[in-house]
Amino acid sequence: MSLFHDFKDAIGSDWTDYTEHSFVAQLGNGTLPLSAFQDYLVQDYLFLVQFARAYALTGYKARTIADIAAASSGLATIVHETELHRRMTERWGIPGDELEAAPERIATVAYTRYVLDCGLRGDLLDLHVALAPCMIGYAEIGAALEPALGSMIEHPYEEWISEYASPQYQTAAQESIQRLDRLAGDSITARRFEELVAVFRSATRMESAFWQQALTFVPSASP
Ligand SMILES: Cc1ncc(CO)c(N)n1
Repeated sequence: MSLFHDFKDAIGSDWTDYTEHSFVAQLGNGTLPLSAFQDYLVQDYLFLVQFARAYALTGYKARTIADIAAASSGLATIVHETELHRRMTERWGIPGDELEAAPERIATVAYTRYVLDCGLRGDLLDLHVALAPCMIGYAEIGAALEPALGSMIEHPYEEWISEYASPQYQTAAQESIQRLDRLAGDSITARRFEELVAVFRSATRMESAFWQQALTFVPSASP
């Protein structure tokens, strides 16, 4: 077992509320309204800008070259991910400057600044625990949704699902799982474990809130 699996067990249905959220189910079966997906993807771009800062912070919090190298590859994964967002929003006619200038909605601000604060006040392990639901959860979701691509001729969300199901993304997530164990060392106290579970649970619940934000989004009426 890994620390990641211990965290997952510890938070019970909070994990599946995130990975099997109705947004995810609709994304998988292709019924998600495009307007909800578009709202999500714009917010997710803004999310990734802040997440890139959080990965940069892992470099600052590192004490070894190995951890600095890991920060650098984590950052590269995020930057690569933003290319998907750029490509898709461009296709929808949203120019880059409009994307950058889009207002951050509440769940976006809450989640990203929470993660940054975990990193600022804690150590590298706290920060990686706050980041874990993100990369590892999306890899789990990508792998779970991938079979749906074979069952539909033209899946509307193929590009998104393929990105997170890709071997590169799956490998990055496996590395995150191993990194948590390496950073925790041979043993952590029960008290420290509970502290980390609290961070993992909060971040996971904010992932669910992020899906929910897009589902409850009501497009403003055109002027
Ligand atoms: C909200 C959110 N969580 C995780 C990921 C994966 O990087 C993402 N792009 N967006």
